[in-house]
Amino acid sequence: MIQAGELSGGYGSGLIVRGVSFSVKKGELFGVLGPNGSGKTTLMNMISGLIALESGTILVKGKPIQDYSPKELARVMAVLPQMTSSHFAYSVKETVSLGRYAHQSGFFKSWTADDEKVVLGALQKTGTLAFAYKPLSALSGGERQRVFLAQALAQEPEILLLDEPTNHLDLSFQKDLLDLLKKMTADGLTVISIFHDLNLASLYCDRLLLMKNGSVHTIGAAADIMKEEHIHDVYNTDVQKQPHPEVPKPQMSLLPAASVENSIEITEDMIEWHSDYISIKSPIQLKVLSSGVIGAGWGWRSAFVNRHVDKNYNMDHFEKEASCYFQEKGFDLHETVGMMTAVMMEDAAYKRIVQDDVSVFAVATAGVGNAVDVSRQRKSWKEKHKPGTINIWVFANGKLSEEAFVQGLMTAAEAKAKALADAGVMDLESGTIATGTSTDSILIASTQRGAYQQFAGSVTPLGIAIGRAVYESVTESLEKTRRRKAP
Ligand SMILES: Nc1ncnc2c1ncn2[C@@H]1O[C@H](COP(=O)(O)OP(=O)(O)OP(=O)(O)O)[C@@H](O)[C@H]1O
Repeated sequence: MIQAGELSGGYGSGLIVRGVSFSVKKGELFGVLGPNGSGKTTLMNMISGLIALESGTILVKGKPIQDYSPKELARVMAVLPQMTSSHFAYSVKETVSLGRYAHQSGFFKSWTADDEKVVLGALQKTGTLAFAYKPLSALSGGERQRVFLAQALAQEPEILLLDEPTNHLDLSFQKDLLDLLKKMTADGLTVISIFHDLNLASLYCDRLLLMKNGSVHTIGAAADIMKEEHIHDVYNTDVQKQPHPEVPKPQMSLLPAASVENSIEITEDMIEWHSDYISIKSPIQLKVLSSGVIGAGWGWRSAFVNRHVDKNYNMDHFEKEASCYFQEKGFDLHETVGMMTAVMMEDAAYKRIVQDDVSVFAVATAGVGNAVDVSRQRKSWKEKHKPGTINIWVFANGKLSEEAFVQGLMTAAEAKAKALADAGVMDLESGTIATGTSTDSILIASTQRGAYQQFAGSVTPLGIAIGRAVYESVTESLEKTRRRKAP
């Protein structure tokens, strides 16, 4: 639909855009990104024919842009207008109607039924129909932005050029506008749009052009552009990449300048003992990966609760019941990881291990009534089990990579399995040594302060500390339960 070859140009004698080449296919949503002053608007002005090219070519539907008359080009390409004081005199509908100019012919231009239909459709699509007869001066910035989009749509273009279309729009209208553009590109509209918001661009655009100093830095799909090194190189800012929680599009988080922070350790002094639960309240929020009944997955949490429940606890609506319980005890569910066990709280055991530049504090409750050898085939997971659960908390004082979190889970699981093997815990169904129970839960929580720990495999300092702290706390909890139950 558009092919740009070696575009160079600018204002007066200075070159702003240098040697930019790209092509945009029909129906693509193509995003242009880059820091302030990198030449995005200048490039768009060249594509729309507003600025003459110093050198290079722009083909619009295969024809050089300079071979189009202004009216011909306006029937193919629309540009989102910028607000000027002259707009204040018009009503919303009049403003949108200006978009029909390129479709009217003859000396005495007449307003047709088709013009009316297209204008009303554009007002409808952009949610501006409700204030069609209001003067533009009486609208908010976001409402005006939508009116200008309606004007561009009334032009019925094949190509739409947008300069930061979500500017001034609130969260819900940003989404509505981009959803609308996405739908229109699916119907064949081609959109080239400047974005400042990397995450929105990544979510919605088919391909992105990242500009630096008037030139192309990278062109490609979001996954090719949204790399920490590219963004750092172009914006000179540290960012961290994460997956979007629901769609496979990368997202970037800004990293605020680090402040000097004292290192903090979670220790046994912080455990609060109650007959029906134990808890730890951290003075800072910890980065956590957990499988708790409450607070599962990744999060920043400051409260950790392990609750004793009766061995006949009805598991049908356990999430709701557990939420009520933790709230009644004064825990904020957004800040809390909650686990449950039939083990008596007095059987909880803990161990602190310091290894090189990292320390780990593990807390475990180990009930093994439904111990399972994970390598054996089971008749049915629904079969009746005696209650039992091994709940493991691992607190690390260090700055852990996500890799270290995941390896830490693995190392902790190995340590748990070894503790069960050494204690001779059996899977009663298979008659073999058990590796865990069917309802075990775990969390790794890190202060994200102190020494950086990239790995937590079994021979790294963090892995050694996790392995030993988990092994010893599980072993001791098993022993405590065994002693208490011994006749
Ligand atoms: N009308 C103009 N006359 C002269 N120089 C200009 C003009 N408009 C922009 N420039 C210069 O061209 C360079 C690129 O500006 P441009 O507006 O294309 O950048 P941009 O990437 O769109 O920036 P922003 O993100 O801030 O909107 C800047 O250094 C700017 O000062």
